[in-house]
Amino acid sequence: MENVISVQGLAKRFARREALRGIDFEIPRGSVFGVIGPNGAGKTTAMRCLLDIIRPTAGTVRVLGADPRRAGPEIRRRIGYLPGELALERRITGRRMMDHFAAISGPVAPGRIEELASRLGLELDRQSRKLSKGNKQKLGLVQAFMHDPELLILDEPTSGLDPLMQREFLGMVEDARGRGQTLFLSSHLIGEIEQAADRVAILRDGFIVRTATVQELRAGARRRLRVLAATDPEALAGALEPLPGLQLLDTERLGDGACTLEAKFSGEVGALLHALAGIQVLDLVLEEPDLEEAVLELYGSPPGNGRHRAGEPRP
Ligand SMILES: Nc1ncnc2c1ncn2[C@@H]1O[C@H](COP(=O)(O)OP(=O)(O)OP(=O)(O)O)[C@@H](O)[C@H]1O
Repeated sequence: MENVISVQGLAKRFARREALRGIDFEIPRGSVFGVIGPNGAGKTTAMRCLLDIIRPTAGTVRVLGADPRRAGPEIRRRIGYLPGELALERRITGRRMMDHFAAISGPVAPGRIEELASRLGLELDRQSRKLSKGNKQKLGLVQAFMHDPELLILDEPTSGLDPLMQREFLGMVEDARGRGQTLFLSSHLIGEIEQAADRVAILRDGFIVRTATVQELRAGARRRLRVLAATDPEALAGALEPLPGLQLLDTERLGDGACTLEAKFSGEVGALLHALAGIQVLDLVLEEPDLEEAVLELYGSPPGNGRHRAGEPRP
């Protein structure tokens, strides 16, 4: 499938700070790609390099088949961009501002601005200085989506939106994907984009530590396990402890020959059931994986598919 974005070895150094240390990723046409990372990880820097707002120190970047440094302004019409902080002229209304953006990035279909504004519950006739943080964000979203661009690059799109509007935004992403548009989103929290993104890159300190589908992240995430069994704690722990991905937390002997066991488990469910085959299990709870926790653990892990080479010091 054609890649709308293709990035190899992208590095960006600001005076004393290496914001990106050589990252690789590809975004196929019609897909939704999310980049997750803590403050300062390099998300905004990566997006700005794609848009030629800043120039990479090293690496190759292709956006819509072109090198952004040479593409010229016409490529910007094919892209919708929501910056982390939208610079708004304070005294003019949202409607005038959208007309101004439409003149730059248009054409915009008649009624499209109003349709998006009403979907997000945004008043277009208020001066931007009177808008709340969430409403400014909505204005930014309208200007990014209004010309139905082939590619949407959205820096923390759900920031400042209440849960209802976050859901509305996810609907807009779904509609855009349905029309074959490609989306590149960033967030601090996997929970904000896990429903929207096909694939997610986890960025930490300028490196991609992992790229995976949300399902893959979920499959590798630790889940809390509780077992109630008609046996003694030693027998139950002895059956489960050798399981790959099992971390024993606690066992408790109950009266009448039963016991409970608590553990964290990130292994295969089939292997768990197999290990329990010889045990008289009275009850078993395997909770939904905590994706947020899995991502937080990855923030602390060494780079997985960055440009790190054996023998080089880790950041
Ligand atoms: N213009 C700049 N000059 C100097 N340093 C910069 C500049 N822009 C970004 N940085 C630094 O590069 C690093 C990456 O910043 P970036 O804004 O890309 O991170 P981010 O992942 O988007 O963070 P956040 O979630 O806080 O927005 C940070 O340490 C930041 O201070």
